[in-house]
Amino acid sequence: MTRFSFDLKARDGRARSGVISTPRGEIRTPAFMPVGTAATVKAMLPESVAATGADILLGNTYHLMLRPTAERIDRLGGLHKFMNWDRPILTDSGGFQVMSLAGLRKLTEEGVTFKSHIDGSKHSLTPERSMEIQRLLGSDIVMCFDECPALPADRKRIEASMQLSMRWAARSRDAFGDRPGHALFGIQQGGLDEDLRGQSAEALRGIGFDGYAVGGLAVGEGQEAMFSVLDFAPDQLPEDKPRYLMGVGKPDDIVGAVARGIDMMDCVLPSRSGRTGQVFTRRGVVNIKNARHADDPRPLDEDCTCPACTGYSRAYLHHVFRSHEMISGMLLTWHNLHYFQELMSGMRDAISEGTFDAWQEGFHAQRTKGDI
Ligand SMILES: CCCSCc1cc(N)cc2c(=O)[nH]c(N)nc12
Ligand SMILES: [Zn+2]
Repeated sequence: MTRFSFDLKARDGRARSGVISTPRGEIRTPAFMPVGTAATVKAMLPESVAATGADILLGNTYHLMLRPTAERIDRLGGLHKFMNWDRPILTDSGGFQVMSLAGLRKLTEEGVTFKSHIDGSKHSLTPERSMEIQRLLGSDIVMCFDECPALPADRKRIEASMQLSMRWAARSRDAFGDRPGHALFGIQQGGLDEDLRGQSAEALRGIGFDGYAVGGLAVGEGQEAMFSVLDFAPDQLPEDKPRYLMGVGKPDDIVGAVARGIDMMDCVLPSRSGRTGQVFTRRGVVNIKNARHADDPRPLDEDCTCPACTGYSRAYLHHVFRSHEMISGMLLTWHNLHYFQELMSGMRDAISEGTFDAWQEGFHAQRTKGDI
């Protein structure tokens, strides 16, 4: 059986490109991971997600434990079979979603108790239960159970939260056990503080993981503050393991993160924006609901090869969006995911050829600040 491994193939400055090998296939890095929260990337068939170039997608412990439950998915053959996706799946550990979605939350050393946002039923999550759920789902890359403090928060709160997350990381590691072919990623915390993040990185190194996530960002701090953390945080993590920045982001966030040494990212933005009519292109953002598109026969992007751009006009996409037709979300989501994967592919090639600086200049030069 293929074990989990990371082959770092090229560097250009701090940017890196490589390949993560798993029993379910390879993941080309830098990689963007579409989010399939409730066992579906919304408005997309799995084969369509694969056609955009995605090597891996994400699932959510929090959502799937509530509905249809991890035990039911396990009885039905696991998440890959359940959602008809046979490539790698990474699952988040649930704590972040509890704090952002659930009601009546109680946080203790043991874990969190909460009421479901779906039906108000009471549940609990601990590092041990999160590992069990992710095992039942059949996740290829499992995330440690952590606590992500809401910003702004004072240093003492961030320090205490980070230290709790490190104790939970050790419990996650113990509960995960030895599962060849499956990976466990640690999650660095520590807010915007270089010293706290250094302490977190050292604690995670001491425990030992197959990959390391930069957590605690993309929680409202803004791009400048996020980049200031990425100016030091990735290099605090082991160089020979994948570095995953959680919850990021807009195209320019992604490019800036790759330039600072990040290998993997995820975000709901391309799929969520596809449903709200916000279209990302190499020249900037198109808000398809704007009346000026009503008679425009051009595609969203003449240079794009996705089904939305090769088969339809802006006028049509404007019409079906305004008419709340389902095809609108399907086509715009497909285009956005295709564009995000084109970005990643362009960066992988540029890093491999040693032309990443020029690629970045071209990326920024093409974009306008306003709607196009
Ligand atoms: C499917 C969603 C994955 S990313 C969710 C997420 C997003 C952001 N921004 C931060 C964190 C974090 O610090 N910890 C954890 N477990 N998850 C986070
Ligand atoms: Zn397109």
